Amino acid sequence: MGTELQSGTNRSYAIIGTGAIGGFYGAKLQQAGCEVHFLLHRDYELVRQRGLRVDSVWGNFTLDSLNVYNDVHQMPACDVVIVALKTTRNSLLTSLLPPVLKESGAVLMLQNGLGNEEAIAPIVGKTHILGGLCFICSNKVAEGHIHHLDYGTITIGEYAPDYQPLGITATLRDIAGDFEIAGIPIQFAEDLLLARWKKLVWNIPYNGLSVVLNARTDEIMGNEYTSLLSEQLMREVVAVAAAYNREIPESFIQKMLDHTANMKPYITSMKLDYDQHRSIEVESIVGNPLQSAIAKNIPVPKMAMLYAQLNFINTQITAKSPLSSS
Ligand SMILES: NC(=O)C1=CN([C@@H]2O[C@H](COP(=O)(O)OP(=O)(O)OC[C@H]3O[C@@H](n4cnc5c(N)ncnc54)[C@H](OP(=O)(O)O)[C@@H]3O)[C@@H](O)[C@H]2O)C=CC1
Ligand SMILES: CC(C)(CO)C(=O)C(=O)O
Repeated sequence: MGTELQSGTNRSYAIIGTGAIGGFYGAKLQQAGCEVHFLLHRDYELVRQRGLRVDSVWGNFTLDSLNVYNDVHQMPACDVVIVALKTTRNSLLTSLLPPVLKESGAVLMLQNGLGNEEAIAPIVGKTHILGGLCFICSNKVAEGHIHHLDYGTITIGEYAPDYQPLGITATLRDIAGDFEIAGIPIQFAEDLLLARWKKLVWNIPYNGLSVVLNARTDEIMGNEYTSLLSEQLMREVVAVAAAYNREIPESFIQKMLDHTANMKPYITSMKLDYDQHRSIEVESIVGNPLQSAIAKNIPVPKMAMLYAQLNFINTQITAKSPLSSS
């Protein structure tokens, strides 16, 4: 592992991907007094002039004065780099990460799916790599405007090669401390891979089916066939996780089904991308788990069919709107 992270509470943060997740958590960190540097994309000019607006169930606020950039080479190297791009953009990280990351720094991947940490390991060398699972409903509703609708907890774990569990490390505690000062609830994952598989128990059925069925979560759960399909997909995910020695109890499936049946009607982040003709996170959320199943000869017919359908849809989005993945 790399050298120790900057001590104390004066760590600097770079946000790569100032959208629903990066914009919200980055703004909360800045509001709490952390030094934060935001990489913007299409709304760089607007945010530079008017600031970043956050409408949140935790309280609305606008950051009028913030460090914004549209080029990583203008950004200072930071102690912690938060990656909150859609995973469809992760190929950009080869060029985006090195300029903004201190040698003794850490990268926190706030993204859904599987394999995101492993993919950046060759880029960041011995730097600490952390994964974060966001349990939040947040949308970027307009340029420079984030709407945080519900929840907000992040589960964080540290990555080691082959996803060996590392327990709760000093780096995790340091970064969690900053988030907690910012009012962001943090849970520790002693085993990042287990945490990722548990999140996929929800994301594979609901993100995937929301696009294929063109439906909200309440609509999926309100139909006996599609609620059963969700459960069957969850069972497949649990079976693949078990093949990697990650045990997810049977009770977890029922908990996720009950939770979803009882939650407010929700449009998943994949469905929002689909509705806006942006490429969808099919590889990280369904493709990589499917490859994991194939590697261990675990039969996952429902997941394979879901992947084929999403891959088809994604290919069509990209063909009709070539800028969807720029
Ligand atoms: N939103 C949610 O509630 C949840 C999201 N997640 C996960 O979090 C991750 C991030 O999702 P989310 O925040 O919703 O996504 P968003 O699309 O809201 O944010 C992604 C941001 O990345 C920016 N971006 C795109 N390309 C570039 C580039 N070349 N350089 C710099 N910035 C760029 C986009 O800017 P622009 O718009 O200008 O292109 C956008 O602001 C995903 O993996 C998602 O699955 C997990 C749980 C919940
Ligand atoms: C589970 C959820 C809703 C975040 O809490 C999500 O990951 C998503 O919409 O992609």
